Amino acid sequence: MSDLLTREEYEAIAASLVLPQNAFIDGRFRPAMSGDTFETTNPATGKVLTTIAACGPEDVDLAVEKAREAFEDGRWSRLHPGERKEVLIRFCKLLERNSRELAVLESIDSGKTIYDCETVDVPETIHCIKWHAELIDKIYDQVAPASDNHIAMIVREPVGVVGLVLPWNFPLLMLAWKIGPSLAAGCSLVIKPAAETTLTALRVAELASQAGLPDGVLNIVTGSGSKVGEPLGRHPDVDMVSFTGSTATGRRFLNYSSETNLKEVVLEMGGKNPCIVMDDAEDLDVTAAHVVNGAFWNMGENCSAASRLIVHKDVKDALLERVMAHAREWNVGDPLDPSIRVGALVSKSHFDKVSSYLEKVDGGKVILGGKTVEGAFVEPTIVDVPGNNHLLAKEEIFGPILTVITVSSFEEAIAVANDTEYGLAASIFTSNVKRAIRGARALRAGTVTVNSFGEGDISTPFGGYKQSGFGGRDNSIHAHDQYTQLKTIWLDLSDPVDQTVG
Ligand SMILES: NC(=O)C1=CN([C@@H]2O[C@H](COP(=O)(O)OP(=O)(O)OC[C@H]3O[C@@H](n4cnc5c(N)ncnc54)[C@H](OP(=O)(O)O)[C@@H]3O)[C@@H](O)[C@H]2O)C=CC1
Ligand SMILES: CCCCCC/C=C/C(=O)O
Repeated sequence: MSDLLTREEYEAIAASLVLPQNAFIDGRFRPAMSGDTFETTNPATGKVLTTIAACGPEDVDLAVEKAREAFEDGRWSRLHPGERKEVLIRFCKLLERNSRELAVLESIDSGKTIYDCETVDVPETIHCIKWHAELIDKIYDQVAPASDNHIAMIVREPVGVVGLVLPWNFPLLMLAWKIGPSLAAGCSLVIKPAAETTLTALRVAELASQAGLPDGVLNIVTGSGSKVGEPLGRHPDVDMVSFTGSTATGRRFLNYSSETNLKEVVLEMGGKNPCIVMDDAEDLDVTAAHVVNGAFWNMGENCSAASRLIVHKDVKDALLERVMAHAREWNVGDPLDPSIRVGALVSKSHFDKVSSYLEKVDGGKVILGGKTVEGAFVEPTIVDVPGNNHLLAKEEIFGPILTVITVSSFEEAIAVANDTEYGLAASIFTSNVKRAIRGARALRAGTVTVNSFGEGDISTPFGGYKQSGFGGRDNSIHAHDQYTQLKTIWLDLSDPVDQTVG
């Protein structure tokens, strides 16, 4: 990563950007067939950035048709693995060359801090696509131990035309988590970015095309969930959908599939992730720094945010003192100022949703923050609640609000942690190795971190238990399972004479 610039320099870049406005289908930008558009705003300033094509079912049909053509003629799906890899590596080089522009675009479109865009979102996006590109010519098929007279080959084939439906909280990174493995597998894609955060996906599509990705392989249909997301989910010629977003919308994708062509559906959804701090936690100051990072990073707009702090009564006061000290360092303000750690919430409507929870503290006590700033920002807020049944401990707020629940034993901590419909991530802080392992085993979550809060790595699978998701995992070699299907090919080796005899 190159050095950070000043706020004024970032503002100058933002002012110079040429913003994409149209859907990207079959290798070129196109307006919606209806001619409709919608406005996209910078959530930090409330100013309109540009208008974008508001596509509808007819645009989805065209994108799927072009994706199908590309898939069937093999221009990507049957390209030599080495050539596919070369195109994706070239694509990564172009992303690198344009990384600063992408970081600024991501920040003004989503309210994320430029600091995070420069240090996490953009570099991790490139790293993810490169990682999957490198994998393309390193995955082998298998031969089954079937019989002496046969060879039974188990081969992986790309699923076909896939729909990728994206959330607004990590627009670039979630795009990368899905296009990395699906392009590597040889699929053709129809992507629906979240309406609030469409700009970087369009720019990425343009760069992929410049890198040599054949037309029709990566299509972006811009617009709303009802006019684009639903037709994509219901489309009879889409083979699978990979979705990241809310549990309510994920549930809809299952219905779309069951009511149409039974397309495969992979869901990565919400979380209300517990962070347990036991009375024997090793270093309360380091623990507190992890708690704060887990709760407030990305404004808490993170499905794996550590939003429930479950703390043993004997260390509660000492821990909270340190948590508050660290949280005070997370300053709120202009996302283009590189010293800022907490930017704007993604939209006015999401700001309204998050700030409404500040009015629902009943019975709980706000021990830090609790205020909104300029109708777009929410201060890092900590609320001590009487128990896990409190509304703030139950619902996914998706904002910088941490709830604190007090427990008296390890068993109680695990029970409270698991008392949720979600199961995406969890963490436990203890110096007792047996407790750590017993806890990690007992916590019903797709990722458990011990003595740290971490999002994992491109090399480790990411996904949920319970209502946080199912059907597959993002990241790691397991992500390829989403976008490939297994075929068994039998080859009979027996002599024709033997065959007639037997
Ligand atoms: N797990 C995660 O990472 C995320 C969780 N969330 C949770 O969801 C809450 C609501 O956020 P929201 O933006 O509404 O999330 P959604 O789940 O509604 O949005 C995710 C994606 O699904 C699309 N979509 C929305 N409605 C439909 C539909 N009926 N059919 C097909 N596609 C649809 C959205 O389009 P469009 O944007 O155009 O509406 C977007 O591209 C958040 O407050 C948070 O709690 C939100 C984002 C990410
Ligand atoms: C560098 C890793 C960032 C991981 C963010 C994971 C969030 C996923 C989601 O909210 O869907």
